[in-house]
Amino acid sequence: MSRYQKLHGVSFTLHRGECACLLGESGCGKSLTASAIVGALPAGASVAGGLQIAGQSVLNCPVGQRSVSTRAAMIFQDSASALNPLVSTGKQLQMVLRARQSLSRRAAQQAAAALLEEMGFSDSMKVMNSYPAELSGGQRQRVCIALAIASQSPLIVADEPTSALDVATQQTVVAAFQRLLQRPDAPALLFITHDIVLAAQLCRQALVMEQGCIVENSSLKQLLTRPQHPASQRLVTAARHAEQSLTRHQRPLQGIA
Ligand SMILES: Nc1ncnc2c1ncn2[C@@H]1O[C@H](COP(=O)(O)OP(=O)(O)OP(=O)(O)O)[C@@H](O)[C@H]1O
Repeated sequence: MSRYQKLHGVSFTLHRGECACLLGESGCGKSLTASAIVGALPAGASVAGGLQIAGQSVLNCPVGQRSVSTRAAMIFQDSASALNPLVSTGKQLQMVLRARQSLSRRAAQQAAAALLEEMGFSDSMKVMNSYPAELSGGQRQRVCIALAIASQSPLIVADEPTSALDVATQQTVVAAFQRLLQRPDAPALLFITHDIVLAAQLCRQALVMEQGCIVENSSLKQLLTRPQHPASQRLVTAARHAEQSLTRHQRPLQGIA
């Protein structure tokens, strides 16, 4: 990474059970923010200021050196490379569950199946016996959410987790995130996306970035109705245009009875 400052003025608080979306144009610094939070910054990069997870300072602490209670789980756009291709999804889930809780093999298997059912799989045993390549992108992403729950991390950072999926499949993944947020032990969720419509289904809080800086931190409702910053206004206007185009096509096309 160059020695120039890529992020500045990035400040927000997120509590367990809450979801904030991080929006902004391409290259504004969303993924870099995610990397700083989870402790996976590019070599040579560092963060100044304060970064607390579960009340403990983890500033510039790489993920491997963090205590389990301050580790943030990351969910990526590319679910295929996030999972071990050589291990069945059931085994991957059981390994994480047993690393966090002292569970017998049988109890871990039951807990893994229960988590998969919670994520919307009707045939959890079939999914447990499958390898990642045997699942669709949407199914893999729901397995990743189950893994994040199993890790008991207080914070999940999801970086464009739905952008590689078709619109219908996106909804199954959003439903899985909704169920995650309803859990009594729900973590905080930072949802990075370009899609305000999806964000509106999940998040109450909206953070808008521009050129490495959070320029608006408001409720999503306020963002949609009264965006304050020009960057926010551009995002909302673009989303409204897309919405209007869709509505226009609901009418019969001219000249066609
Ligand atoms: N490893 C790196 N080394 C140097 N610069 C980097 C590195 N990673 C990101 N950057 C730079 O930091 C800035 C923010 O990039 P980032 O990937 O965080 O943007 P983004 O908002 O996530 O974009 P997108 O929505 O397209 O994914 C960009 O100028 C990018 O070139």
